[in-house]
Amino acid sequence: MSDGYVWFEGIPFPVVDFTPEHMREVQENFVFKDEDVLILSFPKSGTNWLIEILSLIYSKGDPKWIQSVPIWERSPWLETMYGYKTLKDKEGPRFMTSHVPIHLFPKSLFKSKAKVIYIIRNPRDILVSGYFFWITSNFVKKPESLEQYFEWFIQGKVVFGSWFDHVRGWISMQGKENFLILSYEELKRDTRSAVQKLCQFLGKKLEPEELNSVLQNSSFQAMKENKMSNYSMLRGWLLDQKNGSFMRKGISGDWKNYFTVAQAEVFDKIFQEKTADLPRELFPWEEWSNTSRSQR
Ligand SMILES: Nc1ncnc2c1ncn2[C@@H]1O[C@H](COP(=O)(O)O)[C@@H](OP(=O)(O)O)[C@H]1O
Ligand SMILES: CCc1ccc(OS(=O)(=O)O)cc1
Repeated sequence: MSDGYVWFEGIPFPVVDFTPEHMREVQENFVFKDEDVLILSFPKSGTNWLIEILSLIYSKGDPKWIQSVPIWERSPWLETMYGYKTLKDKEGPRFMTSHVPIHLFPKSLFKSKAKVIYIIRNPRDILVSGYFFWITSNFVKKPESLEQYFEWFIQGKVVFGSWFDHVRGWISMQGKENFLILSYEELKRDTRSAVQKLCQFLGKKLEPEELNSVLQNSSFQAMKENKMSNYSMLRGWLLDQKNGSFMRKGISGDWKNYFTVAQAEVFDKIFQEKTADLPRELFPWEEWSNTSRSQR
């Protein structure tokens, strides 16, 4: 009987559109091409915001594509059966998205020049965002309370496993020419500069009015109102009919409204222990925002 996850190599995956056999097939047989663009993240890091921005950069700010094609078709989720089928034989440059940890990822990526963007976010905000999303979705185990989800998260017993392991794994690619790390927080703080950085990485040049259109059409409000991007089409199937919204708040630091002082302290301790040997610039939110509730 399912315990609310599909398990593959000790990592929990969603129960819809995933099987261990399929995961193995993707890992062993998916072939990356040099012209591919891959978005990687731990779930709830701002993945879909980045997909929207990339869609707009490639259409030079023209919103036609984002307003007519669902976001999951523009950048399919590689590890799902649907995404894999869509991507496998697709001609030309492909966009794709994945949450898979590095050690389970298709090996062909590491021999290709595909452009890879890893979006990282304060895990405290990921935890809160995930809690509110999973309680209104029907494809992963639902937590009964934020307290319970907090425990699952720090133990790595959530979809795609431990945030700490995910980050540690993927940032080992840092320094490679085809690998960019972008934080949700820098995207939020100065979206224009972050989009310019993305354009440079992707080798794309936008005219000023095209850039303005990218910014306007990928704003939180624009995405919330775009039914091709706000996941409202999946209500009644993968998501509850009425409750919850994929486009929830779209802010940094919301965790402060939910963590108790004790939880904030526990999280700080674990964060420091588990990231002590990693470069601090990977975690800009730690400096920018009065990270710890207890220090405020
Ligand atoms: N245009 C945008 N601007 C800011 N945040 C956005 C955004 N689009 C999506 N998000 C936020 O990104 C999170 C979802 O991430 P993902 O796409 O990886 O699942 C949600 O966070 P919150 O739940 O904190 O609001 C969502 O609101
Ligand atoms: C309902 C399908 C869906 C939508 C958004 C998701 O977000 S994330 O990819 O996990 O960040 C996941 C599944």
